[in-house]
Amino acid sequence: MTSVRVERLYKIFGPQPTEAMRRLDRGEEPDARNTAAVVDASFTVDEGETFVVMGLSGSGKSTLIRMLNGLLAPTSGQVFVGDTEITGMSGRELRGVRQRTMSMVFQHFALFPHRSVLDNAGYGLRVCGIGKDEIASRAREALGMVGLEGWEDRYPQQLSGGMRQRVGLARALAAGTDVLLMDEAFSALDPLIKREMQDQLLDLNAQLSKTIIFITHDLNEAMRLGDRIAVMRGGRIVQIGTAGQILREPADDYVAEFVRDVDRSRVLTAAALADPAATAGDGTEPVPAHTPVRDLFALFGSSGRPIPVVDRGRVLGAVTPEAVFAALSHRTEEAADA
Ligand SMILES: Nc1ncnc2c1ncn2[C@@H]1O[C@H](COP(=O)(O)OP(=O)(O)OP(=O)(O)O)[C@@H](O)[C@H]1O
Repeated sequence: MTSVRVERLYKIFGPQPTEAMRRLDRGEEPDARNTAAVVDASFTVDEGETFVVMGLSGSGKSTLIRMLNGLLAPTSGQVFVGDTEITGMSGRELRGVRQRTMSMVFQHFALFPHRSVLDNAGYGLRVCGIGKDEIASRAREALGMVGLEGWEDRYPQQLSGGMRQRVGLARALAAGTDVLLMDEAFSALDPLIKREMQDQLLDLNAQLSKTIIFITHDLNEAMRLGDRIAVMRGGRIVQIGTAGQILREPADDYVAEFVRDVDRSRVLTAAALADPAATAGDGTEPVPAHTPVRDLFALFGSSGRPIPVVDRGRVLGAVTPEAVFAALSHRTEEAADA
């Protein structure tokens, strides 16, 4: 398993990046010819964690993710994949890291129209010196994981948008890399399909435990998927936290405004409210970590017994009706204060 660590990462586009960085360090804005796309980003994504980078258009998300796999060189700062620093690596070395360790899933699928679904899913393996049969078998297995068994011989134009994105995901899974970078991967999909894909990603990752860095401008998506979320604004990361932390303690007015209209019962998960010290009622069925809080209401029933929460076979704790009530009433109190 592989973690990803970023230290004091900057990317300035323009003719005078060094001068622009000096200005930023002095607390000034760069002059108009230079764009500070990413400013002083530092974080660690743990092994097996889903880390979502969320922000409005132009906040620097794509620039950040492209520096993580070396598609863009930072102006300053370091990126570590596992124990290996990738900043400063040659193009050849970087391609090696991408083949072995990091796969990317794009918004617009990036499928080859004249290749079959099977060929598309196995495409990333062609450059790895693996035999044809093994490529086909790994691609088949990955297509099975995303629910596309039986579609191997079709072509991309015969598939719906959601299915195409499943092929994109299967390609990344077939590559067998520990890290998945997903850039607005579900943003082009209809809301219902998008939700299905989110569910599938959550289910898959409960089994596979990949390290996922997921870019989105959709706060609801960020909160559903992310173990932690980094909120970006104007190139800077203004807050990193769990969905619960960001909802309860937004770092500033900008984040507070952003989260104001979120439907907490949908985005808060059982894991976010699980108390390790709470004991579950005897015989109460556990729920998976990513169960939305609103699905717990019916499960409490009339007994109101705490519900245990499990993640990959491990009990995280239990959710009490009081914890749910407190989390959901927060917004109501705010509304009453306003
Ligand atoms: N190659 C480039 N040259 C100059 N400026 C760039 C370049 N790429 C990005 N920028 C600028 O950097 C800033 C951050 O862009 P970026 O694409 O990373 O944001 P984003 O949050 O991913 O936005 P979106 O969701 O619209 O893709 C923007 O002001 C953008 O105009």
